[in-house]
Amino acid sequence: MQHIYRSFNSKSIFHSSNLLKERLREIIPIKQALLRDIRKQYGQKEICKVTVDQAIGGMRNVFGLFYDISLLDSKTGITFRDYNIPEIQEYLQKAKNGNEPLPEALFWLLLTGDFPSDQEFKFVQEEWKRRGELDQETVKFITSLPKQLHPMTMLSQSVLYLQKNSTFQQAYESGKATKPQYWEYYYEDAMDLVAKIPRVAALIYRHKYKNGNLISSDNSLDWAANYSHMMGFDQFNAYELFRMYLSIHADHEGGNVSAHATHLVGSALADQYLSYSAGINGLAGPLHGLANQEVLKWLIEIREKLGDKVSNEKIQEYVLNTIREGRVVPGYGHAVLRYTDPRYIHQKNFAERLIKDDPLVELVKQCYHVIPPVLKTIGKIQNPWPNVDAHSGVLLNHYGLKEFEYYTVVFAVSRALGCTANLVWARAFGLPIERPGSITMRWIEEKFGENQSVK
Ligand SMILES: CC(=O)SCCNC(=O)CCNC(=O)[C@H](O)C(C)(C)COP(=O)(O)OP(=O)(O)OC[C@H]1O[C@@H](n2cnc3c(N)ncnc32)[C@H](O)[C@@H]1OP(=O)(O)O
Ligand SMILES: O=C([O-])CC(=O)C(=O)O
Repeated sequence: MQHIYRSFNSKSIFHSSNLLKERLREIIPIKQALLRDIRKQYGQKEICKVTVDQAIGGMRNVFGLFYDISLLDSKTGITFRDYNIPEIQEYLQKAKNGNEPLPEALFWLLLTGDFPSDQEFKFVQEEWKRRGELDQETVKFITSLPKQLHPMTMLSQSVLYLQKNSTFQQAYESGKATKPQYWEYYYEDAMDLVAKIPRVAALIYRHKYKNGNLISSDNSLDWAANYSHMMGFDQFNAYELFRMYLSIHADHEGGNVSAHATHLVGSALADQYLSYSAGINGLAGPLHGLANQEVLKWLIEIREKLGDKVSNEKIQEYVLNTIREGRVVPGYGHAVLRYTDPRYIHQKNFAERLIKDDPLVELVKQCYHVIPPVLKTIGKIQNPWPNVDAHSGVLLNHYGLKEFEYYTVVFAVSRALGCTANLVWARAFGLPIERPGSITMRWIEEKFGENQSVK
């Protein structure tokens, strides 16, 4: 049975102009039937019990979401359609002389469960180039945004502005869209949104930090390298960083705040733009994606306060002080993971391979040895190990992206891949509006107290 989940490798050669949509047309009825079977066979099985503590405590370990494109294991980390990060690095297409997976290939994998052939990979790449340009009104909208806004606020607003292009919204409003076709509109919107998002993000960067000195796209480059180019970073290794970063941050199963927010909003049949914008807003929280800007800020603060050759003891003291001040140590801990995040390890390997003598990279390495033992002494912290955000900022900083307020935008560009791919499947599966129940203190007391009146 395993092969059904991992791969649909019986490829036919399509001469259609839309290889990916054709592939989905092939797979969707098979997966729909599989889901029907699963519901028939296992629909009444219990997954887990929910305690009062879990309902109040952010639903940790409550398995109440169905999300088919990626899965998180607390020990081994993320798998995209059952493939872990070393596997996607090995099997997905890479740039010439490059080592990192290309996001175009990852998107195909997320949507179909297959590794793309070179022809399929090329199809996605060409489609994104074809769909990637922004119209003049959109450019004007973005370059007129007040510069004092946080770049994540600018990104969310820009995505909402792009909603004018939603094929789903237009078809639904005009009464043309029928339920079996919903996924096709979501697919079209996903392809448009993902194609355009690096241009939107690069415009925000150049508008906010570079006096509106915009750089046009270079369509000879792949999607990630072109984003790096439009930001103004044109070294090959900066391209490799963007390829790697945009692949490994793409998805983290369904329960994280950005994926869940997108999925939830989409369940009301809000289109891809409205839904992903909600995901961006969640990602902008400091306990989620904003932690990558917070990490760099915190590391720079350490160097400013303690100098550049800081001892392990001083770092330990700094960590304890951060906690005493009621702050979190950014980049450490996780709601699900209980070991070092494999995305951290992947970035660490990248740095060891390509970066020499960068004091901030060295400090991250030193923190990896020093911080977990200190966090273990706090007692209440479930996971003392670093997460993805502990490493990403110093890499972006190394290749010239110094404006750490912007870092979460790069994360959001990557997360567009997972959030939009999932919504295509949510519509293909015909998933209903999400509406869990909620309870009050009085409800709990009445149900479990001596006078049990709630049944
Ligand atoms: C891409 C990502 O989103 S990865 C996560 C990025 N976020 C960060 O790096 C911020 C720092 N880390 C944290 O705040 C947390 O570890 C989270 C939000 C990631 C996970 O939160 P939880 O699942 O609630 O963690 P956990 O169950 O271990 O929390 C127990 C207690 O330890 C605290 N704690 C957890 N991690 C840390 C940390 N890094 N520094 C200080 N305190 C921490 C929590 O705040 C909580 O305290 P409280 O009981 O007084 O409220
Ligand atoms: O899984 C989570 O809760 C947070 C996270 O690491 C991510 O979304 O990438």
